[in-house]
Amino acid sequence: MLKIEGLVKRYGTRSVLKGLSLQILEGEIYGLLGPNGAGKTTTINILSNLLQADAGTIAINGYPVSERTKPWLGIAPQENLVYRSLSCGENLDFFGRLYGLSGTDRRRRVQYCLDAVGLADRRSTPAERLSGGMRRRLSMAIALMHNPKLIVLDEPTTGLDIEARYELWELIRTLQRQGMTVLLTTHLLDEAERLCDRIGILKEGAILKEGTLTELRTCIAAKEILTIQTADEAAAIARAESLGLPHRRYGSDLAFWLPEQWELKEIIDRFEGIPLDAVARQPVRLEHIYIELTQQLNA
Ligand SMILES: Nc1ncnc2c1ncn2[C@@H]1O[C@H](COP(=O)(O)OP(=O)(O)OP(=O)(O)O)[C@@H](O)[C@H]1O
Repeated sequence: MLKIEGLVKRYGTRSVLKGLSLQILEGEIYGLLGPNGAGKTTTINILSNLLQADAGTIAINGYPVSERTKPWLGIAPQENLVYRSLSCGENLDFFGRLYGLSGTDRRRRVQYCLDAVGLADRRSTPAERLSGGMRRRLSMAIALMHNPKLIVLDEPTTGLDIEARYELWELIRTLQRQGMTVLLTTHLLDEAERLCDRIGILKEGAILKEGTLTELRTCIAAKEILTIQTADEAAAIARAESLGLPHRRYGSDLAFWLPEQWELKEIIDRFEGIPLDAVARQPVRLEHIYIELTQQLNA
């Protein structure tokens, strides 16, 4: 559906994208992850023709980004593109005109898009009176107005509370069920983990790693992560080293990589003599993979 190859972008002498390549398959939700300044928005701006790349190619359905591919792409940018004083219906109608939809098509699409994002009862409400979550949904409705095949969502849930976030995730899944391909950027690792079929981790302008969560898990030689609270961390680390368990810090948590699933009793036996206040096992999460990959590069 979307193929980006060798994308390079410089601002002055500074290279922001350094040969970015990725591929998004039809019908999937693809999450582009990366720290602040990694180049996510720059990539989206090139995709939407707002910026010119210095090198590389982007193709949608095999065609280079151009007027021909414009109808296939809908973009909900980070800064909502809504006109605050216009109602939801008027905003959609306005963007429908920009896309050259006829009066009949516009009326049909306005109703369809309001229904799709759950804003049918807000048709006449000015955008400035919507909650943050509703405004994001209106922004998505705008991106859907011309019935694209691929929708790009730049940080769709940033700044939203958890309820609004759940609603948006459900909306994105519904769009996928209806056949939409989705590219989203996010800083939220749990969002990517729950929502995305495949994930690309961007760092300093290139993809470090790409794949399903299961594929990405193979980057870490651990079956589970063991977190331990103890008054004697040095002793726990020394014991883990003697057992061949790598240790990591996730925030202030002390954690060890388990090569296989250990029962609680096995853990307690192996750490015998060390005062354990709390022990928790958890599956390898995107957070662990992301930290490992991005820190390896810093090393
Ligand atoms: N117009 C510009 N002129 C110069 N530098 C820019 C311009 N736009 C972006 N940059 C720089 O390019 C880098 C990549 O920016 P970009 O917005 O693409 O990153 P991002 O991954 O989307 O970050 P964030 O997660 O914070 O949105 C940043 O260091 C940014 O400061």
